[in-house]
Amino acid sequence: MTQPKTIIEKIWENHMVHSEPGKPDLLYIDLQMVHEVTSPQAFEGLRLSGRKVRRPDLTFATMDHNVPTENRESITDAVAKKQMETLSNNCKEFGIEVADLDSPNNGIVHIIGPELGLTQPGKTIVCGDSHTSTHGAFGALAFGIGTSEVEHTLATQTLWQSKPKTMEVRVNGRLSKGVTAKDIILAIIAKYGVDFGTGHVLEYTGEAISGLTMEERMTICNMSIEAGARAGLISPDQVTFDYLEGREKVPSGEAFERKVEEWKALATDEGAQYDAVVEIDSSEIEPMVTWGTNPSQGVGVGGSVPSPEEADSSAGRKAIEQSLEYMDLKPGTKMTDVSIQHVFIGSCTNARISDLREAAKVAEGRKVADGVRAMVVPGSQKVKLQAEKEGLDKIFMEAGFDWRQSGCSMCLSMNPDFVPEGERCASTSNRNFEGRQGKGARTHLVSPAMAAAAAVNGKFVDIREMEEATV
Ligand SMILES: CC(C)[C@@](O)(CC(=O)O)C(=O)O
Ligand code: SF4
Repeated sequence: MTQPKTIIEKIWENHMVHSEPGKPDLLYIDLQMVHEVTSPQAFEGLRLSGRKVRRPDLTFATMDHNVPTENRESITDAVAKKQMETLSNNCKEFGIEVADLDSPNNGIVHIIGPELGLTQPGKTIVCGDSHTSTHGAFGALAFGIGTSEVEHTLATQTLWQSKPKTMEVRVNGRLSKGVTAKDIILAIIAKYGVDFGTGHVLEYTGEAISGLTMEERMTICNMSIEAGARAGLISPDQVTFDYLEGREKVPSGEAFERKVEEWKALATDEGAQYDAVVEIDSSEIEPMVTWGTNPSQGVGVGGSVPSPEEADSSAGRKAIEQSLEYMDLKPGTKMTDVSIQHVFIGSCTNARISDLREAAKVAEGRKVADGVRAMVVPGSQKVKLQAEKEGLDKIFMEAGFDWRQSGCSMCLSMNPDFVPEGERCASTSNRNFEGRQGKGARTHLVSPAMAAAAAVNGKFVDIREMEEATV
């Protein structure tokens, strides 16, 4: 009887090209996703060493960080224009498929991989982007890499990696009304901190996780990096296979059935041991709002801004003081007394069709509050099209939201969408670092429902009291 194994061990072993005691292993990489920000130097490195891309068919590119979310036809920003032209030229020169601005497949890299079915269980997937962990929702081992590793993977389709430890993150029980996948991951990081996953690949398990849709699982895996983890994944199941069936890059018919049998064998074995285990009970999770400048500085919407005195170390006290100063918040302020001037519904964390439906349910028949600028940015052109088919764009526009083209947008200020200095934004993205959404911008990370509720109230509200809140 072979030793029971976790999915992480199974994928690692299936991809081991070379291994020597005391050295990193050489892993085979099944898919590299590429975007315009972290790829120019890698392609330049290939050119200088006279190398080709070893497997262009296992490489897929998109443009997302710099793209404007309106008037895409005329890009005014010279840097953005250059980044995108460079990616187009590199993809042409090296024979790589690219979803450029004219492509119906264009969108944020971690939205289109799953959407196209490029992301599949058991694959090793890399991208020059720390939110590559998103793809782990499908039971893939997906992680962010640096520019030199992007180049190494392009040239050899392999990567040297030191074997990570494994950690089970068990989410017990069932979610209560108004609590979403975004609240689960924000609550886990608030409870265990931004570095509890360091050196580990996380596997999310438990009744609450297996009850989630694929989009909700992607929201959770997306933020594994904000817990310090190398990657985060969920064992594939029927929900996974149903999502993938019929997608453009997924085999069909008998080949699909054979794949499903392969994928079923990947799930973590009964009795497999992890190096570490943490857990959270769903009943302790509330709709979350961050008050600080890292994703762990969050609290239930029924709570208040903490005092530095609540920290159990001087470093902790200092961290809270610094965050409160940047965020201009006073200890003891109720989260429902915090008003906002901007709302951003978007990013690779929460801009899939289910996220937009969740937000539209709250926005329908209501109006964006005076003094609030609210924006909805679909994660891909396909999501935008689907939302328009369902009339979600009309709901948002009638409520006074801006309805935009897809892109990373206000998640980070690398394009025309940013938050002015000193102003607050309820944001469905994954990072609330100082200056992330613009110089002096104050970011509060929330779920799409909470963001829409903040837009129509001009401040955070306890969405559990809204009849639209779903269980
Ligand atoms: C900065 C940008 C390229 C990035 O996508 C990079 C990353 O996630 O590694 C981000 O969201 O911080
Ligand atoms: S949406 Fe934000 S977090 Fe995601 S890849 Fe783009 S910039 Fe990075």
